[in-house]
Amino acid sequence: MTAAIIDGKGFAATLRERVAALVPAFEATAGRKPGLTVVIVGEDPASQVYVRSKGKATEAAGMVSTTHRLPDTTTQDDLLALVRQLNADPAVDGILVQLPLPKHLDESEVIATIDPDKDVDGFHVVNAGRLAVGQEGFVPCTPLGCIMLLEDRLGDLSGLNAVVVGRSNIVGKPMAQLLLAKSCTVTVAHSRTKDLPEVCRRADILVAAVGRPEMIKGNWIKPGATVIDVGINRVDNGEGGTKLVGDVDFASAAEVAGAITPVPGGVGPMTIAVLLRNTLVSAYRRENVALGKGAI
Ligand SMILES: Nc1nc(=O)c2c([nH]1)NC[C@@H]1CN(c3ccc(C(=O)N[C@@H](CCC(=O)O)C(=O)O)cc3)C=[N+]21
Ligand SMILES: [Mg+2]
Repeated sequence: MTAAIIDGKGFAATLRERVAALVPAFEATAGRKPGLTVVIVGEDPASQVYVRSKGKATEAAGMVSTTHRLPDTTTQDDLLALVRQLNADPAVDGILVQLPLPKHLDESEVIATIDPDKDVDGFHVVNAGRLAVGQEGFVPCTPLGCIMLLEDRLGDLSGLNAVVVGRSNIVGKPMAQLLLAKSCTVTVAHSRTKDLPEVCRRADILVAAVGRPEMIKGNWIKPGATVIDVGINRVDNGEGGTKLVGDVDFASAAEVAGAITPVPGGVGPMTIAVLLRNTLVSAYRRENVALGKGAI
């Protein structure tokens, strides 16, 4: 078998267009555009690139993008004061504090200070709790993007065996909650799981979010399974440069899987598109503008 390639990049472009198409109706009612504010602390080059592409995508969707670039010397109190100021600013619908923060700053306290109703990353414990009990809130962008790709590919997910490899608060745990909400039978595997290949071979849906380059091999995959690779690992390309690879060994997996997301061009672009989607949804909710169920 040769797997179908799931075109996350193309799907994300369509989602961004659908978001953009819903901006004018909001603007006509609310008298302003939806606004996303990103806070970045320090000079990490990869984070800088990512924040710039987020800003461009936000503007391309017709929304207001604001970026606060703070120096490495920023104190916890300075950062919390900025978050509180953004919480109080009615023009700000979404607040994203780029992670990881420099080591001297306390990430969990910063996230806890964000207004949960502006937490478009879905990282606040209130949003994690809402997801766990099935209340409306914000779902982390990467797992929500994965669900969109899965439903586009498979339709109804109910009754399928889903295995999530990785248990991070940002991807693995919310991914498991979302799959459960779609009535999958969910297994969360991790670094201590006994016989991980055997557990993976039970999966109709295999989500790899471990952060280990090319760890999951083709012979760990059930023939015909749908494989979602959340990993983004920069590794040596053997020619003095670097390349991006996922957590799945793409070449061997593509011989067995029914469908698979590539890296790059799979899950990564969905993360940004869902961030715009969450910001739009936040704006509609905060201004009490009606957004039909399933509109986005
Ligand atoms: N508060 C916060 N929220 C985040 O959502 C967040 C964060 N902090 N910190 C960093 C990570 C990383 N992240 C990515 C999003 C898109 C791509 C992406 O679009 N990747 C492309 C290509 C990337 C490339 O070529 O370098 C792809 O996979 O095809 C990658 C990484 C969001 N993050
Ligand atoms: Mg783990």
